[in-house]
Amino acid sequence: MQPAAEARQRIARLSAHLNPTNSQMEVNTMLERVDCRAKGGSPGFKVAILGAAGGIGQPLAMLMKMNPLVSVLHLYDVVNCPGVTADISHMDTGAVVRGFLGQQELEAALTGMELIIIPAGVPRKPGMTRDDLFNINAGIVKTLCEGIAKCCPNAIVNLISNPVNSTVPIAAEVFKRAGTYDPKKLLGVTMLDVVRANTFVAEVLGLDPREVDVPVVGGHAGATILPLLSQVKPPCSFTPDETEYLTKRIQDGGTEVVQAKAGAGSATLSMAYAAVKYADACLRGLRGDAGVVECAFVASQVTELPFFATKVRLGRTGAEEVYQLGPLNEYERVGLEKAKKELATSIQKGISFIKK
Ligand SMILES: NC(=O)C1=CN([C@@H]2O[C@H](COP(=O)(O)OP(=O)(O)OC[C@H]3O[C@@H](n4cnc5c(N)ncnc54)[C@H](O)[C@@H]3O)[C@@H](O)[C@H]2O)C=CC1
Ligand SMILES: O=C([O-])CC(=O)C(=O)O
Repeated sequence: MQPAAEARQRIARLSAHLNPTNSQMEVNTMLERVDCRAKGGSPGFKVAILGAAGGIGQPLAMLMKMNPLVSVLHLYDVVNCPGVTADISHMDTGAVVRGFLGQQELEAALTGMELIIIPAGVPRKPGMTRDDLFNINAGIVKTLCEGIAKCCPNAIVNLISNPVNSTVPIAAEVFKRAGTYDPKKLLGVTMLDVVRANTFVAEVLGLDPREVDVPVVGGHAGATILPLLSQVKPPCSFTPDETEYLTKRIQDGGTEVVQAKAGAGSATLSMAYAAVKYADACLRGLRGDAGVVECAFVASQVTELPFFATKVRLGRTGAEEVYQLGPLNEYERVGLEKAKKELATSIQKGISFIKK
């Protein structure tokens, strides 16, 4: 018997042992993986990038094509997607790449996907805040999330488009309206704040950034970005000047890049790196790896706000555990109050955009 046919039979026999509430979905996913492998694709997950031809999207697509956990990679954009897809598809890695161009191909891009990464939308120019992007990006995120609710309601969503503090509440409202909202599956990507914090703290400590772990909580804009320098691993201490310098530099990291690019956009390469680091953690969680913990902006009961970024444990169903803040020092307690005030407004703005 052909290996694929045999694998199909084995999965059919296994289905009797699966959790009855999930069984059909799990069997279908397994069967799709077998078919993909039979066609020459690698075993792994199906991932779509929406906004794949952009500054973040292109290097993100390249890095996801290199990720051994990805079997199928769908690239969607409203412009330039065929070129990016042809280019990426020549890489001799396992993932099968397909391109989708324009709204009429959105449903095909999304159907069957298990992880959706969204870097679609306009970036900042010098002098702008992330909130200045709201008017354009809110509508883009709404449309894309309506497609997700319809075509792949069980997928994990990694939302990158700014302002994240408002786009995540927008996505939640769209999914609620569609009756598909699962708070564990909607993750605002704040990984770049952690990546920057690890880098800048390592510089001050004279360490390799790969050895440093800085929790960054709150949200993803200015004062809402709150690095918890009292909880850095390996344990260390900072002078008040160092704390002030590091906190400001981490909070203003995005603006530092926007100014250096002088009108040509915002962080793309470090963001693609951070997005892949985060997506890889999500896929390891989906695979069932234990102890996968990263920060993200999620539905939360850690504070009185409905969304907040903290460390979360990623598992087979998404953000399975949202961790508490842990002990804060006085500097961080003051920062937290400031962050919460700004966050409350941004979250409400996102919710009102859908409820209006
Ligand atoms: N969460 C984070 O840490 C970060 C978020 N960002 C945000 O990511 C977003 C993208 O940034 P860049 O890639 O630099 O911008 P970009 O302008 O280079 O690329 C955006 C892409 O989105 C596409 N797009 C626009 N409307 C779309 C739609 N309706 N459907 C699908 N694709 C659509 C565009 O055609 C373009 O290819 C911005 O909102 C930016 O502020 C950027 C850096 C860090
Ligand atoms: O600053 C921006 O506009 C892009 C962004 O979110 C970041 O680099 O953190």
